[in-house]
Amino acid sequence: MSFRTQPLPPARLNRCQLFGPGSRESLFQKMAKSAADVINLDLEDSVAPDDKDRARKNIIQAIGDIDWGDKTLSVRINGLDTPFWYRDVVDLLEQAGERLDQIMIPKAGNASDIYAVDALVTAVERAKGRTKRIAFEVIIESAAGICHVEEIAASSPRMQAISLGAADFAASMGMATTGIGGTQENYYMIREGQKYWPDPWHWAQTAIVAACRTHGLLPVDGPFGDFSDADGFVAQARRSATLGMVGKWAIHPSQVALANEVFSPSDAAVTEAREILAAMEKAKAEGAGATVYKGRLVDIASIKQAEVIVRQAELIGG
Ligand SMILES: C[C@@H](C(=O)SCCNC(=O)CCNC(=O)[C@H](O)C(C)(C)COP(=O)(O)OP(=O)(O)OC[C@H]1O[C@@H](n2cnc3c(N)ncnc32)[C@H](O)[C@@H]1OP(=O)(O)O)[C@H](O)C(=O)O
Ligand SMILES: [Mg+2]
Repeated sequence: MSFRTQPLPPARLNRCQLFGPGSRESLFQKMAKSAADVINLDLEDSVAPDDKDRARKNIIQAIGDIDWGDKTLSVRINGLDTPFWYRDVVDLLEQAGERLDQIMIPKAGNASDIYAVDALVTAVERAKGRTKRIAFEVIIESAAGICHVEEIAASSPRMQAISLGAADFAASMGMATTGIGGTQENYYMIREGQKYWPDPWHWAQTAIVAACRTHGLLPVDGPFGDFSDADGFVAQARRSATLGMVGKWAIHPSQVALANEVFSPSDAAVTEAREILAAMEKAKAEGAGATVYKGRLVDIASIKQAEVIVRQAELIGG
């Protein structure tokens, strides 16, 4: 038990992050009108190398021209192992308007990667007199990234969120799959002739959740590639939510409502959380630290669990 209080994550919704390639500007307006809480305009892997300059220009233009409402507006820059990333940062910070909220840094391997981007962002912000501090979201999608996830979470006051990028993560780990997230056919256990499929992403997700919770960041589940498999998406998202993640990427508009549904507490859950808080208030007034709610123990830890649900409902406006 530490004497330090666990910091709260940023008080904003992050149930769904909708991605779109910066080279497909026809999608931008549709993304802005979607029900996603976060928009990720992409300069990285969904944009071909020959299209990087054009995509950058499209995004800079769209940041100013489109009404993004109250969404968190984020741009995924290219990785630090490419010749593109510094130009992404410089052009975005020099030319895009103040509406830009966040830069997403892919394939981070350690805290020094974030330090490098922070140094460049800080210099351009100062040079241009930008008044809004750009936030960072980092993608953990390599063996090095997961080994150093805690130092990455602590790397900069700009840090707000960390996502798991299942496809690059699988490649970096040498995993025998070409799937992007979800159940993996050959990752099974067998008992009495019956197969069971455990979750190969579980340990990486919990490592990300622990690092994020320690440092007051939002832990986010990344892409689910098979966008025609709604049941698979929902199952993956429910597992992530159960582990403490606050949201999930959508790589197709059909996934937005699914993510919003899973990562919004149900009316029944909110009612129950409020009832637990009320039961504990009554117990406290009677000098007790624990009580019985619907036949089960609730105590001071239950207050914190219930508060997670009530805080989320209040953010949504419930
Ligand atoms: C895996 C790693 C990653 O990097 S994931 C993140 C990067 N990937 C992307 O950004 C891809 C985003 N998605 C798309 O580009 C497209 O959705 C698509 C290529 C997957 C499919 O596009 P398509 O046009 O064929 O889809 P349709 O079903 O025909 O579209 C129906 C309708 O919706 C509109 N649409 C499509 N995509 C989007 C979108 N992203 N946002 C908003 N609207 C969209 C489309 O225009 C159609 O509109 P309509 O014609 O009906 O008006 C990761 O890093 C890792 O390592 O894991
Ligand atoms: Mg990736």
